[in-house]
Amino acid sequence: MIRVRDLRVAYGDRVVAEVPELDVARGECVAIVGESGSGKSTTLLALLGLTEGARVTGEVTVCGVDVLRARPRELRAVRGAKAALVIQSPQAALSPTTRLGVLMRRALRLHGSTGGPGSTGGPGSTGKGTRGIDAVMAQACEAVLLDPAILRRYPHEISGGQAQRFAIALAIALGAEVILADEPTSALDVTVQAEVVGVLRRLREERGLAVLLVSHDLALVSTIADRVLVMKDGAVVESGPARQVLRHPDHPYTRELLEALP
Ligand SMILES: Nc1ncnc2c1ncn2[C@@H]1O[C@H](COP(=O)(O)OP(=O)(O)OP(=O)(O)O)[C@@H](O)[C@H]1O
Repeated sequence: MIRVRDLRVAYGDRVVAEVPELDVARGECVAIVGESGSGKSTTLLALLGLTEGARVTGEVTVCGVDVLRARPRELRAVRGAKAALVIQSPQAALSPTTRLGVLMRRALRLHGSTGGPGSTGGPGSTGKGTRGIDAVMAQACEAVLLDPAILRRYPHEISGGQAQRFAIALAIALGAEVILADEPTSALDVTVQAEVVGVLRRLREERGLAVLLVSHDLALVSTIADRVLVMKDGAVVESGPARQVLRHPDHPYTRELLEALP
């Protein structure tokens, strides 16, 4: 689902992220950890071609698309529909005067799933018209353990945890195969964090979603990641199976991060 080789992202003369190798298969969760400014988010954004103004070299393939050489049209098909970005506080990105259901319906239409006459039969389309779309939206909510009644609410009427699960539901409705999550639970309290992580874990097991998670929270990472990449000052200092990296870290920086855990 994700294959990265020799990725290098630079702003001017400064290299801010260098990742020799990163693979995420179907149903797998890989986490990138490291302190603030280590290049985690830059790496994630580069996978969607979203590092504006940066010089990006190497090979990046996401859902079969060669991201660094793709045409804008191909890139648009990957962003949002095939690979969904889940960010720290999605509420800020939601239009405050638009109900969640309207927002989801618009996203489905934008990505070619009108469900009605002339439908292009894109992801999420059932070919059953409006009722088909309604069913897709309701199922997506249920997949993230949200009551579909939430679709009638406005963004300010839902909690941070619900907003995060709604962002994931949106990805599911669009038929996403890959979830790129950037600190998805940092703005949430501990119990709600566990809910969101539980949803991600279930989706990757049941639907085979590939999850790339960026987090500074090693405790959280240990509950979901199969493999871990540790970044420091833009470079990968250690990588391997989560168990090994978190229990028997090789690099002093990883040990430091682990010792800083409460
Ligand atoms: N548009 C940009 N122009 C110049 N430098 C940038 C730009 N975006 C990021 N950087 C720099 O790249 C470095 C890595 O930033 P990045 O956001 O990837 O780190 P991070 O590990 O995700 O940290 P955080 O957890 O705080 O988001 C930082 O030093 C940052 O200042």
